Amino acid sequence: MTASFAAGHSDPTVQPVPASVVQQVDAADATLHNPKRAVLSLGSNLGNRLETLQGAIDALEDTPGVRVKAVSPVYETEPWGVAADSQPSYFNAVVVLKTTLPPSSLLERAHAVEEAFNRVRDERWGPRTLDVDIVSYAEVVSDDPVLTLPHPRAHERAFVLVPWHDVEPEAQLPGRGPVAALLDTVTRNGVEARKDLELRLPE
Ligand SMILES: Nc1ncnc2c1ncn2[C@@H]1O[C@H](COP(=O)(O)OP(=O)(O)OP(=O)(O)O)[C@@H](O)[C@H]1O
Ligand SMILES: Nc1nc2c(c(=O)[nH]1)N=C(CO)CN2
Repeated sequence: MTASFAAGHSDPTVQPVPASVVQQVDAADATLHNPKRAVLSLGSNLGNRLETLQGAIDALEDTPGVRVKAVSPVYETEPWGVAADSQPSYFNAVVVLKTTLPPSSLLERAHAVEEAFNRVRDERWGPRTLDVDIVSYAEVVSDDPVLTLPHPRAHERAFVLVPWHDVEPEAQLPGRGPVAALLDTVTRNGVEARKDLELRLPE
């Protein structure tokens, strides 16, 4: 877009577009032409876990500006961060997206998808029908508590690293290094492949 309001423009109802607005519109256009790669972690330990994960993948694909490029195998995992046997086991998976949404809009959409599956937020790391975390967004590194990138605990979670490595063996976690190397620093105990189950890449 270019500002084309030369002096002497014949239509007095047309106002010049401020340069700052032109810049914002140009930036939005550039994003649209330059989709970013984002990695999301999906988890569920209440209700029909597989159906919920598939529903979340389909809802993400239905989002304007989001394309699901890869879906990992399903893992059944012991709840991380809470007392043993205090919660049902999780199903976890990782999806790789291409998106023209900025990180803040992707987080909003992730929350909307969680809510669509009746996610209730009461206790930290409490059981949930659906958890959608943004593991990484392009190379962005940010310590903003509203959206920390990469996810501040992704590097220590086998339930994220194992499925991510399955779909992107060469993946790097920005600021932390190769996922393959991070996998050597965590235990895979309690992270079991459910080879009998499958999540579909949306058509
Ligand atoms: N990378 C991120 N992905 C998702 N949420 C994030 C991220 N960084 C910060 N947040 C913030 O964390 C808040 C709490 O998120 P949520 O309830 O999903 O946490 P949790 O899943 O219980 O725990 P954890 O953050 O350890 O996965 C969200 O409201 C969100 O603003
Ligand atoms: N196994 C497992 N444990 C968790 C998970 C999860 O998705 N899987 N999510 C949590 C909060 O994000 C806390 N603990």
